[in-house]
Amino acid sequence: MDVFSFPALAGLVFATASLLLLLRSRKSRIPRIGPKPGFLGNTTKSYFFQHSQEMIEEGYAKRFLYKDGLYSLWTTDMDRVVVSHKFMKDFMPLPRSTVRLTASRRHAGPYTGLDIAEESSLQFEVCAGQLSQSIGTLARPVLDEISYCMNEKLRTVNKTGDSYALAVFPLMIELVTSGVARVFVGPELCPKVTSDLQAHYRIFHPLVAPFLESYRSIKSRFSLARQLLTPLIEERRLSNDGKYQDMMQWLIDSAKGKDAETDRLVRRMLFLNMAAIHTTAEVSAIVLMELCHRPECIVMIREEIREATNNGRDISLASLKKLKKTDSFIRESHRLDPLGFMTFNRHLAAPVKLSNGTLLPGNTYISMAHYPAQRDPEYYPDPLTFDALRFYNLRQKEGQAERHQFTAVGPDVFNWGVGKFACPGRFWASANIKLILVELLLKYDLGFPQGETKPERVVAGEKLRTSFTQRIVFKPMARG
Ligand code: HEM
Repeated sequence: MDVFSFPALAGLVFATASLLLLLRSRKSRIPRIGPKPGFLGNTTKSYFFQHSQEMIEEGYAKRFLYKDGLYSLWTTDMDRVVVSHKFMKDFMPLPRSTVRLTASRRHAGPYTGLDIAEESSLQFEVCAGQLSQSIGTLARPVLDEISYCMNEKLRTVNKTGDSYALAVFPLMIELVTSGVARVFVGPELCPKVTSDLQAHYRIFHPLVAPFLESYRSIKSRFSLARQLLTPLIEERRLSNDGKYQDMMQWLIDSAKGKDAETDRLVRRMLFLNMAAIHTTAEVSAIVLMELCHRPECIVMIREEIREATNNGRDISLASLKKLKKTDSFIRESHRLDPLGFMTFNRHLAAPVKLSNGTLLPGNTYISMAHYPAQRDPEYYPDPLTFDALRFYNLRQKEGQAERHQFTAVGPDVFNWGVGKFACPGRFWASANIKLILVELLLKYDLGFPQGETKPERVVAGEKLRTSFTQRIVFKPMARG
């Protein structure tokens, strides 16, 4: 009874209020770039959406002034603390339950179903485990799928002279999809729902969503996915005789408790499609455009592929590993042209004390601005020059052969996120991009249509968008 007495209650309220004020004042001591958060939140019409690049570059330039590289930024979907890479080590000992994914917030989770990723780490475990261990087995069948898909595609396109002109990004979506996932839900839909919703303030999302074409479409695709996948899941559960080696089977095998419910498996599969397809397709499209921009590199990489794969006949983990110049080219392209400005987009479920003494309160959203760091001469000599063999040459040094690969993560490499929280699908993504290059470079000459060149990428909030319409000309080569 005592604990509910008035003085005790007043004391408790006072203590809680003081603690909250203390936490707030500590957080508010973090400097800010750009406007303060407004009451309603933010949309794609915001200052940030148009000026993200300059704001992030300003934050990076001031990193020595700003509390060792900490600043607040009001982004399209939330207010965040941008944390310099030197603090990444402070997060490494923390569990995933403290440093959480942000799918519900950043990818409109309740409307896209992507919040499933925050329920458990199943998607992480399956990608880091079974998928990464199966690259050798998957490589040949996936290349065959890519090849089939490309041939079918060309049958539907009019030839101009002896070549075909195709929009590269949609083509990459088709090739990646055909190879990886036997997809049931178009990967383009989740980002579409998110961006349609981001045009409105968050509090209006429940009202706006039912009227969005993209949301109605995703809902009907969800039910289609359920209809298609449910019998498959039931059947696989009954006959678990090891004959299937794919994501669906790995999810079924690894899921425990609630994760094993059919509906959750379907949603997890959709999250994986989203995480895998759009990203890999976009990076592949950027790499292909970079190659068209540098025809001398096409010759060099084609030569390497011919040699390493015995002209496409030996497709294995070992032959893919030999593609060191190709790997270096992909990594250099991704260093200068990443998919966005920030990575390690996480939500802190509990307070985290950084090594400089700053306390980030629980419920803080954080990010790491890797874009400016990857163009910093401190880490990359002559950083703005595209050096196709930058990483290949580094690997030639004594004891460095296994380092500097496209899939590397490390104290100053953040393309894939950070340390133990980094993308678990990166080994597959790297193999997939190389398989696409094997198919295209061994069979076609590539280039931009006459008079066209590599398009500029467009800043869209925290993302850098690639052209959806830029075409590449494919000219079939005589097979040698
Ligand atoms: C070039 C293509 C790709 C890029 C650039 C990329 C990038 C990333 C990044 C930066 C993260 C970390 C996000 C964060 O910490 O906030 C991430 C997470 C993730 N990626 Fe990838 N990714 C790619 C391809 C793939 C593929 C092919 C798969 C699966 C087959 C995949 C599965 C995942 C999953 C499951 C997560 C969430 C990890 C978790 O649960 O913590 N990704 N990806």
